[in-house]
Amino acid sequence: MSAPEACVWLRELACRSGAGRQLLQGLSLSLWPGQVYLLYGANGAGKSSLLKLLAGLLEGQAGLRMQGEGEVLGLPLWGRRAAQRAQLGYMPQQGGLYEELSVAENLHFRAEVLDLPATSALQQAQAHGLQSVWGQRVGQLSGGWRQRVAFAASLLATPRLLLLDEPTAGVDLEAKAQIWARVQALRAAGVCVLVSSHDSEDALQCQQLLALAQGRLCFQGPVQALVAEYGSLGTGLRALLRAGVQAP
Ligand SMILES: Nc1ncnc2c1ncn2[C@@H]1O[C@H](COP(=O)(O)OP(=O)(O)OP(=O)(O)O)[C@@H](O)[C@H]1O
Repeated sequence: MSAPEACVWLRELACRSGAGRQLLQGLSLSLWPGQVYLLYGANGAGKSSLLKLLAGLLEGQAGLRMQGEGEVLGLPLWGRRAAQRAQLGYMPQQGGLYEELSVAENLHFRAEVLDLPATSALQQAQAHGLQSVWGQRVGQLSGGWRQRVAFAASLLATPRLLLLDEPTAGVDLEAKAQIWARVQALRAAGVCVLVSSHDSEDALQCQQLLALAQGRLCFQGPVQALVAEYGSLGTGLRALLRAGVQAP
């Protein structure tokens, strides 16, 4: 049996804005199948930027300069976006939905872009309990329902790599439990999941932790290692935030 390959590897990755601000710096990491990684860090630490980079969306943004190398699902980091649409699920922080379109139209449009049969949109909506908002305009939905729709949309194509930017922010406890149940089922099926969150309850759902401070990795390892080092998860997570504030 051959050894499993990393879903993602990055070496000395850096991203700088035209004004000289380092969004990401010196990032070297590997992400493996069948693992859920919490991406943690203070506001502005670079979490969304890293998720966008892995989704192939930072490249080509005006004014940003990239350095370093890596692979995502076996393809070189740069120039791979269209080739990976069906294998890579991405839920942006703002949901990435068209506000003026209905839930049905959003999911149908996404299915079309992914070359999926038209029936997959309704199936996905049913699997995520979205029937009651199916015909509603996304712009009229509550924040939590938007999150639910965006989460369902990120899973339309059964990805091998799932990138979730604060998927549980603003959702009620029931929806949060459903999101985590779905993520755990995907993990058991071998999907690699990278999920950003500020919530220590979410951290308990993850095996691995990647913490960013001012664009740099300041902790990389099992969540349980942080617990062991600081005595409790909450204390450990707060210590990581303080490390971020003190970083040069
Ligand atoms: N396209 C861009 N050009 C210049 N600076 C940017 C760009 N995108 C993000 N930034 C800056 O990069 C830094 C990191 O932002 P990012 O959104 O990645 O942080 P975050 O960790 O996701 O924060 P939060 O927890 O508040 O969502 C911020 O200071 C932000 O203003």
